Amino acid sequence: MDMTSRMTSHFDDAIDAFKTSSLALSEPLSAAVDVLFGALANNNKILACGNGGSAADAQHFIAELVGRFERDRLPLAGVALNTDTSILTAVGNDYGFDAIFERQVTALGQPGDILVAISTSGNSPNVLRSIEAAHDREMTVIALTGKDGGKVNELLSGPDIHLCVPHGRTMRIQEVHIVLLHAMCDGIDALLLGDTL
Ligand SMILES: O=C(CO)[C@@H](O)[C@H](O)[C@H](O)[C@H](O)COP(=O)(O)O
Ligand SMILES: [Zn+2]
Repeated sequence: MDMTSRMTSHFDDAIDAFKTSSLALSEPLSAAVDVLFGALANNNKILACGNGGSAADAQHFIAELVGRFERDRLPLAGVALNTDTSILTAVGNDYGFDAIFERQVTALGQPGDILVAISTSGNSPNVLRSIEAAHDREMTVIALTGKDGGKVNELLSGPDIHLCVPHGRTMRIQEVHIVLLHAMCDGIDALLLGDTL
């Protein structure tokens, strides 16, 4: 395959991933917007975490809540748990890397808060432990995963929402995840400000 064809195949594969995700996830994504909006309207907050590209996604999402998305509005309460290098190095060094998110959820989480847990494999131990800590804090979890959802499947229950991208490649899953996160920002703004753009 020549390089141009290889590049074109990325667009083609991404289009397929978006189409299958649209069919599988539009309904649970709408439910996720309701859960997020309900928490924020009740003065609860959103915590988000992930590793690598998903860490970037978590902080991107929280920046759009605390700052703004497309329209001016009041700041919304959220914290990305993968951004504070002092916490990450201290907790990682003293308690282990698998505890870096769990410890912060335990410190910050209150009943009614939401954890947005992002893992393309659904198997990262630090993300799995953050979900367990969220449940201990009576928080609802919105999990963004891919592939077969991994071990996240075994942890979610009750009002939790699982947005599992039906694709096998990490990069494609991440590309859909950012659409899911932007769509959530748009949905929250539509409920807050009306549905005009
Ligand atoms: O962005 C990428 C690959 O596209 C990587 O940085 C990737 O996020 C890292 O390998 C993560 O550690 C993968 O973790 P996870 O998505 O399986 O939880
Ligand atoms: Zn990536």
